[in-house]
Amino acid sequence: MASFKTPALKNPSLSLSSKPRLPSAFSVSFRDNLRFSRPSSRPQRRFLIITASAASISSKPTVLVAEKLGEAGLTLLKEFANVDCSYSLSPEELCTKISLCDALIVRSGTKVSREVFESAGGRLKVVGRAGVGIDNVDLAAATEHGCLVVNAPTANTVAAAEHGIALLSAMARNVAQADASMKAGKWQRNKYVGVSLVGKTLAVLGFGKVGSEVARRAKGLGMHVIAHDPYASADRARAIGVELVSFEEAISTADFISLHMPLTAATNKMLNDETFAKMRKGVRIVNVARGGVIDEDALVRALDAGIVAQAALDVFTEEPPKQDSKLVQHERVTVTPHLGASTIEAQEGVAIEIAEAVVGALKGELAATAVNAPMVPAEVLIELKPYVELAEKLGRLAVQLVAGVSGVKNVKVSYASSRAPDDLDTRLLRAMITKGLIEPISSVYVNLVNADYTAKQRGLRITEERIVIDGSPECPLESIQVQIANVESKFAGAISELGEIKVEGQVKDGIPHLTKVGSFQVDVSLEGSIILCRQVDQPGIIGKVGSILGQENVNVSFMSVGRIAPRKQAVMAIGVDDQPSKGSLQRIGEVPAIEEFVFLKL
Ligand SMILES: NC(=O)c1ccc[n+]([C@@H]2O[C@H](COP(=O)([O-])OP(=O)(O)OC[C@H]3O[C@@H](n4cnc5c(N)ncnc54)[C@H](O)[C@@H]3O)[C@@H](O)[C@H]2O)c1
Ligand SMILES: O=C(O)[C@H](O)COP(=O)(O)O
Repeated sequence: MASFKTPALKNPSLSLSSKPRLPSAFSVSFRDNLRFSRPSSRPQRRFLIITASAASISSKPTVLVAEKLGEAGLTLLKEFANVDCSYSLSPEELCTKISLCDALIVRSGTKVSREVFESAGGRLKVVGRAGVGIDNVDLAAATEHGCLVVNAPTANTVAAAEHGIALLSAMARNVAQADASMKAGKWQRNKYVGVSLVGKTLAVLGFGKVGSEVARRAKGLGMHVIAHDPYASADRARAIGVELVSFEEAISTADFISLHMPLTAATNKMLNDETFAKMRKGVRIVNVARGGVIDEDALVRALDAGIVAQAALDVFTEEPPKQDSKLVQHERVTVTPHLGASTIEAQEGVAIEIAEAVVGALKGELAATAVNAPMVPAEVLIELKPYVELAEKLGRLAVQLVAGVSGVKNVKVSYASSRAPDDLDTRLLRAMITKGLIEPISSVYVNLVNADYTAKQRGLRITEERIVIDGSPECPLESIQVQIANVESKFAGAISELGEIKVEGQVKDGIPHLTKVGSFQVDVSLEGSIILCRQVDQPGIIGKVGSILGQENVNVSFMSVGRIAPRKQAVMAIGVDDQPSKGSLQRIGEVPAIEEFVFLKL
């Protein structure tokens, strides 16, 4: 029978009386029938050897490192776990191995798909993404399988920004093309005349960690830097001399565009035929974010049409891209194989950041960089479940009502409840409102673990207020109200008497409902999506809007009109199961009495 050394006792000075301080979940079971490698006369210097049958109670967790990780991180991991470094596994091999692992560490090259979680048989406790983007991890599946996902969001920021600047400069001066030409035996000085950066306008799209570092560096190169990020703070931009502008202004005035937003449903193919057509002829584009934010076929068309003079790309929709990819092969495109985070320094930093996060998570500690898995006692979760859903949806609705580039900074949440303040734990609700406010606009995944940290990092201040009402304490909450101060709204009807965006909701028969928008009472269940219309109250409007939606087979789940007084201003809330086409929304907007409308995704 094979025997295993428990590495926790690798230090020969350890004796049975000096047990290693392992966390309880992984502590060694010291049993009488264990065999030792040295005679029992010298117990103080014994190595512990356990038999294969006892190996099932082995103390150390197993961490599978599926992509190359810096040595410093591996060292940290090895102090705590058995580490299996198996690079370049096929998806099938990964699925086979995973059932023997407690943690998995990957970079962007490994798809951690639903099949991986299904194959884990419940053993996998944490997935560590050694980097920022977690678009290669199926988070929904991770959460469903109770697996925590953590990332390393800060250690590669500078490396990515430096690579962005390297691509910007190399592209402007044709470095890669000229290098290839010389290596082919040519000397083409006239062909590779470049363009200067100084005095040119650079539009940074996505003014987060990497985007702001790129902006800072581009200012140092004498560029005029503008940025578009619907959720960035204008103060932070001003502090480094960058003006926040609208998307349209950014793309139409820039000589250079550098992309730094996460890949989300909203940013997918954000640069496409329509947006290329609005750009200055001869614009140059750098992408070190994610390939998917550009429609790559449209970029080839824009290059061929001369709209885009050059592009420099580190990331691709499919990685690696096909060898005959028109984009990669294009003469005026400079490419690198996703090297943004690949500096010695960044990889060491990322390795330490992720190793600490994974070890902490295996110890059961709350991880600041956790991206999923709320940790709440089951009984609290059951009671609060519908309110949790309500909280997240109110956050989502409120943030989608914000217009402009000023950024959401101050959010006030009011809970109306008949319970004593200390008898209602609002941490989970606050976390879910934060999740609703941040997730639609960011690559950050918010849960109970990281909500406050994430809000703080983004300069988002959430204050809570308890309104004690009469009623049965059986019901934890009567209503939740979310107010966003100091912002403009894309739907004036959502602005309260105090000038803040206001939405309020209740749980009715277990289902979250939107019950107030601005000063208007409505009642629409928060399922599917919602169209809000502000109109002059008069007969026939409900019918007109209903028939526009009906003609397109869009199912209306709820419709409710709240008005100040008959024939005065009213807000109509329409719950729809399906997304109406742009054309239908336009037709709704054209109904004469309708003054404004907005479509909100839940
Ligand atoms: N090439 C690489 O190796 C490499 C290295 C690091 C990061 N990245 C990628 O760069 C991107 C940015 O990383 P980060 O660390 O700066 O993330 P971050 O979360 O700090 O910043 C992203 C910013 O994008 C903004 N944003 C969201 N939606 C937007 C929209 N529709 N338009 C404009 N801005 C929008 C967010 O508000 C946020 O400020 C991510 O996609 C990340 O995966 C790539
Ligand atoms: O999102 C990231 O952190 C970067 O894209 C880096 O990815 P990598 O770890 O595969 O280099």
